[in-house]
Amino acid sequence: MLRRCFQAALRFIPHWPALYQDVVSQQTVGKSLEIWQTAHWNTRGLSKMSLWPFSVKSRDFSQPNASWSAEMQDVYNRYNALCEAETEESGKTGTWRKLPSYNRTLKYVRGGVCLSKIIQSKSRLFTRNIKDLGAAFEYVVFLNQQEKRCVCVFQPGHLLEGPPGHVHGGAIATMIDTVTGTLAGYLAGPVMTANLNINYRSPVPLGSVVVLHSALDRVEGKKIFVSCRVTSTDESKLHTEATALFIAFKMGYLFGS
Ligand SMILES: CCCCCCCCCCCCCC(=O)SCCNC(=O)CCNC(=O)[C@H](O)C(C)(C)COP(=O)(O)OP(=O)(O)OC[C@H]1O[C@@H](n2cnc3c(N)ncnc32)[C@H](O)[C@@H]1OP(=O)(O)O
Repeated sequence: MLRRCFQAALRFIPHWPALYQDVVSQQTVGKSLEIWQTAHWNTRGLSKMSLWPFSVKSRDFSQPNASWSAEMQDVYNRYNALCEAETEESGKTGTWRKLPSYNRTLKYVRGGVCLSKIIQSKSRLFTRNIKDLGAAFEYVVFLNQQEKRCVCVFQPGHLLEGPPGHVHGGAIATMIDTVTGTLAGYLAGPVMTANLNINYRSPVPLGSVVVLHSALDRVEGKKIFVSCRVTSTDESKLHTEATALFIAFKMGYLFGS
């Protein structure tokens, strides 16, 4: 009886996003911290908290959806084909990888300095917390770990308006932070943005598709320097240029241990 209960409980243990598998394996996580990745989404993409404390279903937000324009789908297909071609040829994961993207990050269920239950249950990753498909940050990131770079295909939706008909500079900065931070995170484990310098060269039309090209510049101890260019999909137009500094940290830094 006890064994059956235990086996049933095991089935509910959540799978962690690949990033956090990487991160957790690289970090010494304090004994007092238990980390659960919990993404409580039903199949229609509506947020729905479960009473069960473990994860039920994780929705990968970087899958194509009905809001994607033909251009978004085309660029996605181009990079996705790189991942698949390499996987097929070598029979193992290639240099290009499509990164999954969930709407929650970490949940500390006990020990250390706990977030309040309300914050724990309601917190969502900024770029993935708008329910309407295509309304805001529609994006997918591809990583080339060998070349230490990644690209992000981004289709900004109507909620991101700044100047009439164009994307808000803060929304562009958010995406640059996300993409450069993701690259730094995959290369170095948990990181915080210490500095972000942005030059806006030409406005990004709402609903268009742009590509963020991010590359590692250098690493100096805990400091990870990354640059980023935002261009049109054919790279003929430069919209934005940025450099970012990330500092690697241990998880305890955020939770007081
Ligand atoms: C984890 C991956 C997440 C992925 C999730 C899914 C995707 C989402 C991705 C989203 C990603 C979004 C991510 C976000 O949004 S992160 C949220 C926004 N960022 C913050 O809130 C960070 C707030 N700041 C801090 O917490 C600290 O200041 C940090 C941790 C950054 C540094 O700590 P600390 O201040 O104690 O530093 P240190 O003493 O260890 O110094 C170390 C070295 O660094 C140099 N230095 C420090 N600051 C600066 C500076 N401003 N310019 C130039 N240099 C600087 C310093 O001189 C020293 O150099 P050296 O003397 O060794 O040469």
